[in-house]
Amino acid sequence: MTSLPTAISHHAQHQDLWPERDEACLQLRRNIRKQRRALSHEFQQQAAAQAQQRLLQLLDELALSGRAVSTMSLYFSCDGELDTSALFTALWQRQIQTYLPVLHPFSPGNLLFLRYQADTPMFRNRFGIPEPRLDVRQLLLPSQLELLLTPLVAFDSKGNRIGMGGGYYDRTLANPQLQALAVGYAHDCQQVATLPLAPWDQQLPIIVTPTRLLDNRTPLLVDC
Ligand SMILES: Nc1nc2c(c(=O)[nH]1)N(C=O)[C@@H](CNc1ccc(C(=O)N[C@@H](CCC(=O)O)C(=O)O)cc1)CN2
Ligand SMILES: Nc1ncnc2c1ncn2[C@@H]1O[C@H](COP(=O)(O)OP(=O)(O)OP(=O)(O)O)[C@@H](O)[C@H]1O
Repeated sequence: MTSLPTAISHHAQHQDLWPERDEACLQLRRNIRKQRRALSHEFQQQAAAQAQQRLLQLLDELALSGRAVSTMSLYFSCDGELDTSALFTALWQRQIQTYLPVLHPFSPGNLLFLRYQADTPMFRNRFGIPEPRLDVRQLLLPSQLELLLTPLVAFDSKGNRIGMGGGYYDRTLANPQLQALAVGYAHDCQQVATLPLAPWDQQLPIIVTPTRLLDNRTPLLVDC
């Protein structure tokens, strides 16, 4: 039997691993999305109120340490995601400008961030999620975003995440222009012990749930 050159056999071995990861991801997504969709309206309302309190507390702490947030992006909740609807109003009361992700019209897999106010004209994207109508005057550069509230399907204690599968937030988080503090926002039931991770998956320094704030920020180096 002739053996393959090492480089090729490694490559083949690598490729064989991807379908397994994809399958594990699909099952995990299906399972967790089903669980969060099954949460009652009352549970969702209480969870949203608790998570909101934690997030506002984080914003207070950032302001106290001289890193006040004035521009942040959220998501328009769907599919049983932790509800953000009351959060918009609370942020507007604090003079924080809110933005929403919009599927890029001609760069597949990428997001744009558009200003969202109470009277912003909205329409549903191809996934059925409401987004602000495309209007360049409402566009924000990724470098101007101070906090990126990140939706997710599953997360682990180290801040790893997997999303709905489009790679949209992975690409956003990998953008070297992005300066924003990335904060995951999810139900406690979305936490898992281990995730089928891919090399492009991005970690979140902070994850807020209704009961906890997971903080994996690297400590600032202090002058000795
Ligand atoms: N609220 C919210 N908005 C968001 C996201 C999110 O996770 N949550 N996204 C985060 O990335 C982006 C949208 N990403 C999405 C990716 C896949 C599917 C989805 O439902 N896929 C179908 C199958 C594919 C299809 O219909 O073409 C499915 O899973 O059933 C939805 C949104 C931008 N906006
Ligand atoms: N930084 C990147 N550059 C190019 N392609 C990427 C990048 N990140 C992810 N992708 C591609 O996006 C696809 C979907 O990735 P994945 O299944 O990890 O999405 P996800 O994390 O669940 O979705 P999302 O980030 O939208 O919530 C993959 O096929 C991957 O190749």
